[in-house]
Amino acid sequence: MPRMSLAYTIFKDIYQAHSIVINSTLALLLGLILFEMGWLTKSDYQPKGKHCYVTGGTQGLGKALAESLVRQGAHVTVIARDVEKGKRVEAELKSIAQPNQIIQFISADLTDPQSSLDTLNRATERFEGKVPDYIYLCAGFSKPKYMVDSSMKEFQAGFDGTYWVSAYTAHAAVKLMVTQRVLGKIVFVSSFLGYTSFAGYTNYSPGKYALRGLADALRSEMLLHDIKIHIFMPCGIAGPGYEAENEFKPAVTLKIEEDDTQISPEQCAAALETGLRKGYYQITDNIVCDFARLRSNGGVPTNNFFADCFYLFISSFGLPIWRMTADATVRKGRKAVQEDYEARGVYDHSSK
Ligand SMILES: NC(=O)C1=CN([C@@H]2O[C@H](COP(=O)(O)OP(=O)(O)OC[C@H]3O[C@@H](n4cnc5c(N)ncnc54)[C@H](OP(=O)(O)O)[C@@H]3O)[C@@H](O)[C@H]2O)C=CC1
Ligand SMILES: CCCCCCCCCCCCCCCC(=O)[C@@H](N)CO
Repeated sequence: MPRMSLAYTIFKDIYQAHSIVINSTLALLLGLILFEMGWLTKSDYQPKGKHCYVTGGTQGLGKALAESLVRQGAHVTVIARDVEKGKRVEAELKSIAQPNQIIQFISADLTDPQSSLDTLNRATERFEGKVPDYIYLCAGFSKPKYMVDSSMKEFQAGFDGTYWVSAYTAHAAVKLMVTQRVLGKIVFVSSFLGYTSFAGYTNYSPGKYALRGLADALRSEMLLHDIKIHIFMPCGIAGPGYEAENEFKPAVTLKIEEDDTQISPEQCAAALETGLRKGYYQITDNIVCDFARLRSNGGVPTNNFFADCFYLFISSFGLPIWRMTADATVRKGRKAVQEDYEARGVYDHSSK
């Protein structure tokens, strides 16, 4: 008997004896693959006709997102401090909206708890008091600086501008959503620097990490009410915010970031909405952020089980290697920083 047909006979015997087990395993595997590819799950992300509340919606990521939401037929409320810029953006958004869409700008400093609460309540006025369906917390602050060069006030402003700027609004929104029984969504915006960090970000990363802690706890808690929590962890966004922070950015910080390719606010907003459509909890906008996500995520829901297992394997080598190079970059920066501190009289020579 030729070899092939011997193998075939053996396989046939095994298959016939265990067909139920083999068939159901194959069916399960196929189902799992289809599920992972999103073919069996219907997306519940649908901005059309929804009231979307976008903090930091007057520039960068927030503005690009607000534009996309208006184009999809959503009612959009945009929050930021600068009134002039806000009015300008409101007019721009109205110009691309249909007459039936409500577009409004509210000026507020969201690092203040009362102001965060009042602003959310004000936004509901044209919606018969109903809380916005989707809350996007894009407002943020970044002014990279070495800790030694920061005043206590600046240090605190960093945390306020990254954590409280979103946390107060989340608190107010969750209370309204639960009491009004609105099955809404809250989307936090952290950063690659909310997974890992390096020199220059002592006033930024703590707040961005804290947002992840808040989102992790809240995601779990909101399962009670069918309210969906998401967190976006983008890499560099080439907008006005990034340009402004680069003016102050320490040379070492800039050098480490050379490995990152910034994307436009529009591309970044598109990546966020793609993640929301897929129902991902932690949304990233490139593979480097995925590597960081898988090394730091505390077992929260994964995005694509098979791909995630593979990326975790790769990043188990990749991320520690990157960290060694980043540390080497910092060490190389020692001399210049120490000379600068000497020149600026930072060192207290009297203390020997
Ligand atoms: N740019 C980047 O490379 C990256 C940014 N991120 C994060 O993504 C988000 C968007 O970034 P980006 O597009 O650069 O944003 P920008 O810095 O360009 O814009 C920030 C927006 O938030 C508003 N804002 C800031 N502080 C407050 C406040 N206290 N109260 C109310 N509104 C406020 C600003 O308006 P106004 O000043 O008028 O208040 C502006 O509309 C931020 O959370 C940022 O930390 C994450 C990764 C990379
Ligand atoms: C195998 C692993 C390779 C890893 C390569 C990593 C490259 C460094 C990426 C640094 C990106 C920082 C982006 C966030 C910026 C940000 O949040 C601030 N600009 C905020 O304003």
